[in-house]
Amino acid sequence: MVFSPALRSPGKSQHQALQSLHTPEKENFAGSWNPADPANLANSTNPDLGRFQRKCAEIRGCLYEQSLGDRVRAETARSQRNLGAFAASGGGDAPLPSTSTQTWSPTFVPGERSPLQDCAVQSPQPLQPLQPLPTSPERPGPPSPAGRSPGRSPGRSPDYGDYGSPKAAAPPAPPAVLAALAQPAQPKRWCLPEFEDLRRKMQHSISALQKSNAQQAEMQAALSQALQRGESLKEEAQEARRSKDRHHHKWCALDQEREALQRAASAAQAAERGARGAERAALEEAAARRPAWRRWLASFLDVLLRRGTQSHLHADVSASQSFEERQPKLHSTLQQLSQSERPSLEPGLLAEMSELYAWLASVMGDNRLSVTWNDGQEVHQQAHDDRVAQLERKLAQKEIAVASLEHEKRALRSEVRALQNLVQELRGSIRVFCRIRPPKQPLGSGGAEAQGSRSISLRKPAGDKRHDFSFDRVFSQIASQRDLYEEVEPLIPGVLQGIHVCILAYGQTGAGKTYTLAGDRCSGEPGIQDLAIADLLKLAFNAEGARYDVRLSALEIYNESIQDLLSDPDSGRDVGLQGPQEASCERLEVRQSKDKEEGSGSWPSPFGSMRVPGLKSWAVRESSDVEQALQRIGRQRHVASTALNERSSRSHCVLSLSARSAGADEEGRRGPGVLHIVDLAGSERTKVSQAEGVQMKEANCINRSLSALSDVLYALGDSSGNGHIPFRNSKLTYLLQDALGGPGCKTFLFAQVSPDAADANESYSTLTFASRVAANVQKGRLRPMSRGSPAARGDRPDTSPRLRSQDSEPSLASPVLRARGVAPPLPGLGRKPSSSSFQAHETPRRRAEQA
Ligand SMILES: Nc1ncnc2c1ncn2[C@@H]1O[C@H](COP(=O)(O)OP(=O)(O)OP(=O)(O)O)[C@@H](O)[C@H]1O
Repeated sequence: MVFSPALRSPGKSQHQALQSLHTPEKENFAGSWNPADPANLANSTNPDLGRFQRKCAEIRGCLYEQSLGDRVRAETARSQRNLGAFAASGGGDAPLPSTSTQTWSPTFVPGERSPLQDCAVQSPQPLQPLQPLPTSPERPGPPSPAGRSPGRSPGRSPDYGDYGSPKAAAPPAPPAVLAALAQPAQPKRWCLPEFEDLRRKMQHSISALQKSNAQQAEMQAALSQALQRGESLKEEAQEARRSKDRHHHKWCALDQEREALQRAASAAQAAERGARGAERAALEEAAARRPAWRRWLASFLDVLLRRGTQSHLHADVSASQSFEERQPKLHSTLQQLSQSERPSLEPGLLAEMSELYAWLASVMGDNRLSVTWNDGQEVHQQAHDDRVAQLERKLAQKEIAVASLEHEKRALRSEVRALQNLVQELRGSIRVFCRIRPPKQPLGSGGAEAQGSRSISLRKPAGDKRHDFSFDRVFSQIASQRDLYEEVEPLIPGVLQGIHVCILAYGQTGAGKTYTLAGDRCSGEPGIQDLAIADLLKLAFNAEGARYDVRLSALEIYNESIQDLLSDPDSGRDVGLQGPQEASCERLEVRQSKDKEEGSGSWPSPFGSMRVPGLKSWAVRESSDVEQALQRIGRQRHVASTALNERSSRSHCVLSLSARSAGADEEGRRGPGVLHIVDLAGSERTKVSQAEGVQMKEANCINRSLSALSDVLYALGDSSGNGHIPFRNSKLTYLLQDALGGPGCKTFLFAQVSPDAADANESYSTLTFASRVAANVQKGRLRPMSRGSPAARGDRPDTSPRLRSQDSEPSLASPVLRARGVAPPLPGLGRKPSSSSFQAHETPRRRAEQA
């Protein structure tokens, strides 16, 4: 029988190996699991552990048999020694049987017949009987069928020494066992195949056990964490329970307190009800004892008492003052009560008031009733003060509201102005209207006729075809002056903001130009000029905030010479400065403005970049000032009677009203806004007007200058911007070039026509001219700077105050334009005329002609 050296050494190493094998398991299940206990084996839920248990049982059996083998070998050696001694003593020569051929049965138990006994039978001498194995802790006996050795306590395996004891000291770690089991070399030669197989199984079991140990360690760790968590949860639950108990106690206390309060409130209500009931009963009793009106007085006194106790000022009437002194106040109190309290005061009771007073005085005088009165005077004073304070508060609120509304109104007004300017700007720089004057003779076939508000048709006599013209607006013969002014009115406030507005009346002689602009003084019909000036003055001098200086100047261009219409006709002797003139009429020149010529403090020229040295201007503030100026203008203007017009204007009249803010200093001032009102002389055919001599010359000058005006307006309306603008072709266009073509200027052209068929040819030429201007004007934006303009031609840079101010400041509508995505007016759009100037022609004196 051959054993593995490791396992063959019966003592310490195998025992330690066993201990190390079982120690982790023992440690993991300390106190709760005994591997030797079949019940534990059966109850174990770990299949690896079960397998391990079974293997361990097998190993235990093997080790037991190994120990038996050791003992057998010892017995064999002793028998051999006995046989040797026997042979040496001559007992025989028979050879000893080889022990290597013997087989070892693991099921060998004491008491059975052993192979050694068989060997002993073959030997000549009987073998020594086999000694029974001592039972000791180091050398365990064979396992009993129940797995326990006799004499040991249940649950403790006799085969494993300390294995079954959970309190045994920890044996060496499993690697020692593995090292001991892994000694390979020699076993192959003499190890039993079953043992080898057993060893492999044992190694497999050990590794499974290690794996299981690791899993169980993890489970143990998780279990310990779960236990800790459970502990903490348990503590939290206990804390919550304690908190709940505390809240419950608090709630119970509050509930008790609430119940107590409810009881107190109900008791107070009951007491109040009782008191009220007693009071009502007393009143009812008192009322039952008195007549009806006295019943009412009782309730009145009740109310009075209640009110008196609520006031902070009291006076005991019965003690300190006589009741008669209080009668008027009592009366007023009764009146108030009759309006507010129920039952209402009956008229009959009021009539019996004196009787009431007397009764009340007697009651109070007998000290049967003591009433506490408010001090009426102080109460009234206080009420009065309260009322005054309340009214003052209301007044302050109203004033604030009014101020804010006024501020809003100003903002809205400025916005409206900006929008009006925007509308005007979008409508175009030049707006052309047509007005038909009333017929001089009954209308026949032919002539001009309004077709709606924007069209006019003209049919020449003798079956000529109908000509249609369109304008911004057409005013029929029944249109009033106000209707015309409505078109101009929105731009009048813009004059105070610095824009230039030019109103032109164009048409044949006698078509109503002067009537449209100046009105009819005989009939008291105001013209556009009167209405515009009146509005401008109102805005300039009645408006809150800024104050303005307004000046009026007027000139006429008669036969291409400029004359001041506001000069004093009698004292006009300041001739030396102005050059040649006729009598009081000064002959003036048009020059280009220069900075050095415009000294500080001088009034800027109303013509922007152009100026007329010596032209007088009147400061106007009221309509009477204007009236005086207009009368002088009317007296001095060239007028003559022609075949077509009894009072025909023989010159172009330019009336200019300039307005500038008075508050700003010289640096802060911008150029004045100007309103030009230009009454053009009427175009006429000399053949029709039968002009001769001077009138012929006048008519030629008029027609030439009107033709020049037409050329300028056509050129300004040229959309290509390539045309030359012939401002210099006439004094009128040269003087008004800024008003006609300057940036931001607004021009209104009223084309006056006669409805008469006899004037159809003149009307046709007027309408053709006006419609051409209207058609050529670029609507919706400012005119671009044409190449023909002085600025585009690269003439001397314009330094006029107006153009400078407009270059440096955006136009009035610019913010609004920007807000609406419209490009603001281009800066530097002003015309820059050359430095040349016209010399006014010498003309015969008008006054002599008038005379
Ligand atoms: N719309 C009108 N309503 C009433 N009367 C008018 C109207 N238009 C013109 N008249 C009258 O016609 C006459 C001629 O008018 P007005 O002098 O204004 O013409 P004009 O165009 O200025 O002529 P000229 O160019 O010769 O000065 C005047 O008596 C005037 O009262």
